[in-house]
Amino acid sequence: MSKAVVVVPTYNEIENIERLLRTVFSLQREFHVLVVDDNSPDGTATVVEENFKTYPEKLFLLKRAEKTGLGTAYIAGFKWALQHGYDYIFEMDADFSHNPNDLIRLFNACHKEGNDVAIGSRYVKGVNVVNWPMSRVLMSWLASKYVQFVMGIDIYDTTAGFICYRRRVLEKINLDNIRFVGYAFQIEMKFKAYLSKFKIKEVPVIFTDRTKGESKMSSGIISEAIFGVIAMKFKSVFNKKRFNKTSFH
Ligand SMILES: Nc1nc2c(ncn2[C@@H]2O[C@H](COP(=O)(O)OP(=O)(O)O[C@H]3O[C@H](CO)[C@@H](O)[C@H](O)[C@@H]3O)[C@@H](O)[C@H]2O)c(=O)[nH]1
Repeated sequence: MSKAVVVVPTYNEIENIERLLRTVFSLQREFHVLVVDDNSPDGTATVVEENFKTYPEKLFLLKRAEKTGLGTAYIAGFKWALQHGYDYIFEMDADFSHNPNDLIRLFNACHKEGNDVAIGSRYVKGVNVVNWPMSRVLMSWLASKYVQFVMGIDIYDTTAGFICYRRRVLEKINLDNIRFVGYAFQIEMKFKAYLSKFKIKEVPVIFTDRTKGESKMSSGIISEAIFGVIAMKFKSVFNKKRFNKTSFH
């Protein structure tokens, strides 16, 4: 049976993590979980460790010394997953904004339907966000439109953080070259998968804002995304021109 692991980055998720583990491990299909914790002051990592005995050989923890952003946590998790031979590698938030039951739909979109990347998409059919303030819904939706427009890519939810990757996608993308850490990380991963011509499918999901704990979103993360998108587009156009020139002469 192919091996699948859900990478869950955590920073101060003590109120969510135990219930999340229980939910994922009660699904019909077996998923392993790798929690990547950045030394959460609330003791999230300790709770994970206390659960090792309950979920032997399917619960893992990467402890990092400090909070260096969601993107870097995912990169560390992806490298771990590749080293440990996983065929399918997921991104999922710890706070239930992503419904763990949808893991199976994302998995099927890759495993059964043959896609390389399945994105749990809030915007593929209207706007499927519950409990976010209108300002955040608008910001997120506009951000997706902005990215589609600037990058010229055919993906509705470019900042989505609920994803299934086939192993070969993460092998192909040079993980050491990912430069963004916040929402721009999500955009950069999708852009690189898109440029590499992987088969990408958006699976409609409902994103429900967390009821416990706090979002780590900041103005720095937003401006990284706004300017990062332009930088990524510029770099890709420049690289394409350089490539065309060298292949001509
Ligand atoms: N290890 C680690 N985890 C982090 C860090 N920052 C955030 N996390 C974890 O990453 C997950 C998402 O963080 P939130 O702060 O709850 O994200 P959000 O603002 O709700 O953003 C969500 O939606 C965005 C698009 O609208 C997505 O781009 C983003 O990835 C996420 O899914 C949570 O499990 C949180 O604990 C960090 O620096 N380090």
